[in-house]
Amino acid sequence: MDGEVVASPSKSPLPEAFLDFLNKNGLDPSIYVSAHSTPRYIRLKPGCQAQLPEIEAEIKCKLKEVCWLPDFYYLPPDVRIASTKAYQEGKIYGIDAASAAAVLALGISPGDHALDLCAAPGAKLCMILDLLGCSGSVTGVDVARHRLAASRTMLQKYALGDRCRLFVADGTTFSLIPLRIQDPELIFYGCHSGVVGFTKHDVYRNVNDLEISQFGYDKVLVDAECTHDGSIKHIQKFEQWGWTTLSRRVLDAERTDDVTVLQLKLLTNGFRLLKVGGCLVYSTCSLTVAQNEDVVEQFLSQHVSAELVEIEAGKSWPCRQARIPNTLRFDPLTSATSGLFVAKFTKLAA
Ligand SMILES: C[S@@+](CC[C@H](N)C(=O)[O-])C[C@H]1O[C@@H](n2cnc3c(N)ncnc32)[C@H](O)[C@@H]1O
Repeated sequence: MDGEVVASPSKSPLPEAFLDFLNKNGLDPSIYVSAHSTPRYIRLKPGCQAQLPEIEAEIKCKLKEVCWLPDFYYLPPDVRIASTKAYQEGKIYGIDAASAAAVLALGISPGDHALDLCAAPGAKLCMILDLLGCSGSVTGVDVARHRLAASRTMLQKYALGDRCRLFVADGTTFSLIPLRIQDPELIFYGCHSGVVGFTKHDVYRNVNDLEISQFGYDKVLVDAECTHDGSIKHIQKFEQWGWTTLSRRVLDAERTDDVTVLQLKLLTNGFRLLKVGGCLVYSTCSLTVAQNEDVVEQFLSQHVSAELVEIEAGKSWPCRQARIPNTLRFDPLTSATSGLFVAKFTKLAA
């Protein structure tokens, strides 16, 4: 199915297999029309505003503020930041505006203890830490060691590691207790992460549901593994790799079925680790109903203590409501961002 390419309004035609995938999932290919002109975004580290003129001089363009996202600026698609002093010194980082919205939906407050269950490579993890400032803690978990190692590098570069610990572990079973098969591997901790001075036994101590309801995480982000079909960056990679790998990596039906099972498990375990009254955000960069609304509905049917809540800040975001009230969808056409689904839950007392 890879061979035949059908003309589409985007700069590079989408292959028939991808159009088929969109069609089967009820997705309109026109949302990708503006993919090539979708701006990139950068976030300026808090306290670095004074450096803005210097950054603009270096990249030779004026940065326009994103009115709905504090500290964010549009970056024209052809501007490269990797060689700038500000980037190398960790004063700016690239993160899509929709990803930032998923982090803002968490409503991070000073002192929060946050869990990022699919943390790597770590753009959202960095933003959570930036918002948290000098209180609380963040625990980042990812099953892919090499990807989590990249997160560690980012934390060090942006000087955000003090309140963070990173575990290579399966997010569907992670619970800060020794796993039966394999311990989660702690690969990084900052000096205020809550780990210094503790023994391994303390760090991996078993916790029961009653304890979790009181002392579990205040905020949990489950930015789940998905087919990435909404991610402009990901889809554009196939233009270089060749569309032939797309079927295997994105469109394979068996893989999609497995991924929805994984997503439900990640959401379920993330929610288990949330304290009563805490908030969990579930997001994916897929736009299929199967990986979003269906997962949310299945999860809600199994958890009476889970309530889907409105994302207050979302009222001013350029996105649209998804099929379920209170859930949001970003896409290139509507939002001038990459594609993202976002749902927010709270945990009610049992
Ligand atoms: C969409 S990416 C996360 C992106 C990340 N939140 C960010 O902002 O950079 C999904 C991640 O889930 C991880 N993953 C897949 N299966 C997992 C599992 N069972 N437990 C934990 N992480 C998993 C992948 O390795 C991948 O890094």
